[in-house]
Amino acid sequence: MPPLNLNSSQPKIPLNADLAWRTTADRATETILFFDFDGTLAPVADDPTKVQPAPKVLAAIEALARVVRRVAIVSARPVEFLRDHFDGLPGVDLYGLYGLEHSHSGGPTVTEPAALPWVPTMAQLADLARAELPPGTLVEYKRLSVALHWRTAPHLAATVEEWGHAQAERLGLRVQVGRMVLEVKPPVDRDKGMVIDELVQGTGGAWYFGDDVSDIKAFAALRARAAADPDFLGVCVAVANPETGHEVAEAADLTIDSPAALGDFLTTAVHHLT
Ligand SMILES: O=P(O)(O)OC[C@H]1O[C@H](O[C@H]2O[C@H](CO)[C@@H](O)[C@H](O)[C@H]2O)[C@H](O)[C@@H](O)[C@@H]1O
Repeated sequence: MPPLNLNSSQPKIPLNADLAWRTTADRATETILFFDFDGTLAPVADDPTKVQPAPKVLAAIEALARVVRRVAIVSARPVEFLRDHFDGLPGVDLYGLYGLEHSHSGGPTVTEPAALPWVPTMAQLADLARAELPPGTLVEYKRLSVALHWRTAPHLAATVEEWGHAQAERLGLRVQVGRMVLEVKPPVDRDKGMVIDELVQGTGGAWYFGDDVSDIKAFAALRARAAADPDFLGVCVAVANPETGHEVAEAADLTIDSPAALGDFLTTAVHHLT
């Protein structure tokens, strides 16, 4: 089991992941487990429509959801995409599009009302991106966001980023950088940190697993909760990757090598908690 640094700013105090799971076991019904999706639960692929959770991940999440207070997937993907993988798993809530959408326990998708007027703008932006950006750019339309990918054409990074920033400025939208992607989204105050901040109120602990820069805000929300309540156990776990891995690991207590290794890590957690 790798060493773990809990609830500490730099320099970190090395603790142990086994100890953190044992502590979690004592307060399992007060604990929420949060997971980012791409690059965390699912290995990265060139085609965003072709990704699948890593082996062991779904079985472990299903088992963990039976013993903890909640499991929540907190992703930049739409809820409808997440349903394809997590529907039917009781006790799993889905937060999509950085929290602009959510669904509790398989219930209907609820969209942040302030974002809805931006649907036509985002659809037009996706059409424009397909027309204007060079071949090799992958345009992913997500109803309330447009992701502009260059994973299969890395030489286009600067062109795509410049175009995305210019369109965001022209239309009064916001941008979110990610792993070989620039996302353009509505000017609505909602991010992963805000989702976590709301959900951890009144809980005894939470773990957050993430790989991308947007997940650092979620880590910060756990740190803030822990700072406000010394009894709260907050554990921030990074999943390594060549693009954002260093920055995310710097903000985390513990780094896991890959989504596949996370499957093993969570399987071990099941043994601690059941
Ligand atoms: O919040 P997340 O669940 O981590 O979503 C972040 C982005 O994930 C997807 O893009 C990333 O994964 C793709 C599939 O492996 C990969 O091709 C791409 O390079 C990555 O950036 C998703 O397609 C995006 O919409 C999300 O913003």
